Amino acid sequence: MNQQKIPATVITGFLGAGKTTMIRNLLTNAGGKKIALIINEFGDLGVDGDVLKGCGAENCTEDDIIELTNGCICCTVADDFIPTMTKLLEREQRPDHIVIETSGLALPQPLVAAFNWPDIRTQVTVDGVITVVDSAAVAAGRFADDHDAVDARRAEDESLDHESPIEELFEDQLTCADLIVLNKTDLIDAAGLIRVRDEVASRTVRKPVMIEARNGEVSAGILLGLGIGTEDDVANRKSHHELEHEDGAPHDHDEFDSFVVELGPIADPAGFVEALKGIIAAHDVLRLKGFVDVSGKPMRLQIQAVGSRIDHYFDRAWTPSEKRATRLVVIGLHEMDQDAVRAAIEALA
Ligand SMILES: Nc1nc2c(ncn2[C@@H]2O[C@H](COP(=O)(O)OP(=O)(O)OP(=O)(O)O)[C@@H](O)[C@H]2O)c(=O)[nH]1
Repeated sequence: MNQQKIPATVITGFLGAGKTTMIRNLLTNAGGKKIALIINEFGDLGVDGDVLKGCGAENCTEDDIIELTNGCICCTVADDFIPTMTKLLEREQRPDHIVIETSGLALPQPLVAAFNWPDIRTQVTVDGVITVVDSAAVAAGRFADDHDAVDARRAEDESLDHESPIEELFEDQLTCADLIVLNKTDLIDAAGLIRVRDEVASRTVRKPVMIEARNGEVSAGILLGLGIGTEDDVANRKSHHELEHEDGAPHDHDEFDSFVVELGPIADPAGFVEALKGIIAAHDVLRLKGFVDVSGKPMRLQIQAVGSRIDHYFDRAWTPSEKRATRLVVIGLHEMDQDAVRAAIEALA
């Protein structure tokens, strides 16, 4: 019976870990398997969907890429995810495999639990949960270095029972993993990698397998062949929130915020990127990504910033039917000064 179910792989991992990059690579080496992709982002700008639709894989056409844009997938399971899955399963030509990319701030647990809903359970099984880790960010202490800030917040608000929200989310995503991909190993040395392995292992009780990757290059045979049936084991992977609120109180993402900045054309892209770097560092922006309209250039500039690292490249020509615009999504902790970040970016146009 299980063999007739369509396998679904959940790909999770903190903001900018390399989920979309890994999926892009996966689509090019999936060996003719017809894949349906469900993509969820935290911000209101569908960058990942745009990037993945642009890769033109025959086994996963634009119709097979479904974007869930009404908030984090873990919060919209009933309203968004289940109806999407139901529609997908009603299609005449059903996919061989479903791949779901969660937002970088999603808790995978409620999503996996949704595979136990009666309509879904009979037709689909979770092949496995893959958690992508930004090894360079772990090595830099991104998920462990703000204990002082947390202690200070606790001192102000005695009701706070949380670790830092970033650290907690990082652990929740690891807790749910069947496979951990230590990505971005090109950015650290061998000794750093050993420390990253130790740190990641120390944050998981179940000790799933860890593999290393650069640019998310992992063979489809590994990513799509775990065969776990994770929905049967969700009780062993409880998130911090579930452990703290056994009454089933809903979780939220109030600790994080995102907003979109729209600008006119940019004349000096190199100067723009340098200035963004300064703004990101000054305001501790967690993630910034989007597209830039560079004056006089037929190509679109893609910007991808993860903490202080920023990549930019011309990814494709603007099409005649689309409006050229500079649009960036910014994600940070709730306390980030949104007005100041917006004003600083707007001043660059
Ligand atoms: N140096 C390096 N950069 C990488 C690697 N993998 C991904 N990147 C870069 O990291 C940035 C973020 O990658 P994405 O694949 O968009 O990350 P993501 O996890 O999908 O991001 P969100 O969906 O926003 O959470 C991009 O600029 C990628 O090119 C890697 O192994 N090494």
